[in-house]
Amino acid sequence: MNDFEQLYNIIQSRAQERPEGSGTVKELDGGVHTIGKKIVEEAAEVWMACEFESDEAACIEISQLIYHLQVMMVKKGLKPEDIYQHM
Ligand SMILES: N=c1c2ncn([C@@H]3O[C@H](COP(=O)(O)OP(=O)(O)OP(=O)(O)O)[C@@H](O)[C@H]3O)c2ncn1[C@@H]1O[C@H](COP(=O)(O)O)[C@@H](O)[C@H]1O
Repeated sequence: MNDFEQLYNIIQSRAQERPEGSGTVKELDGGVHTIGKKIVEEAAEVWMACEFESDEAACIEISQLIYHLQVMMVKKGLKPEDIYQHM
C-alpha cells in the first residue's frame, strides 16, 4: 500500500531507472496525449463505479485515476508541492 507521495516517488524512479517491463515506462513513453487518454478513461470508470458499483470498486478506480494523474505529473515535471499550493 502506498500513499500519494510514495506512489509519486515510485513513478519518478521508474522514469529515471526505466526498468524492463514497467507499465509506467511504457505509459510515459506514450507521451502527454496517451497519458491524457488514460486519465479520461479512468475518470469515466470512476464515475461509473461510483454511480453503479460498490464502494470498493469505486476506490479501486479512484486509485487508478490518481496513478495516471501522477504519471502525467512526472511526464510534465510537476511535483506534489506544485499541486498542493493550489489545494
Ligand atoms: N498503482 C498503479 C496502477 N494503477 C493503475 N495502473 C495501470 O493502469 C491501468 C488501469 O487498469 P484498467 O484495468 O482500467 O486497465 P485496462 O484498460 O484494462 O488496461 P490497459 O489495457 O489500458 O493497460 C492498467 O494498465 C494498470 O496496470 C497502475 N500501474 C501501476 N501502479 C503502481 O505503479 C508502480 C509501478 O508500476 P510498474 O511501472 O508497472 O512497475 C507499482 O507500484 C504499481 O503498484
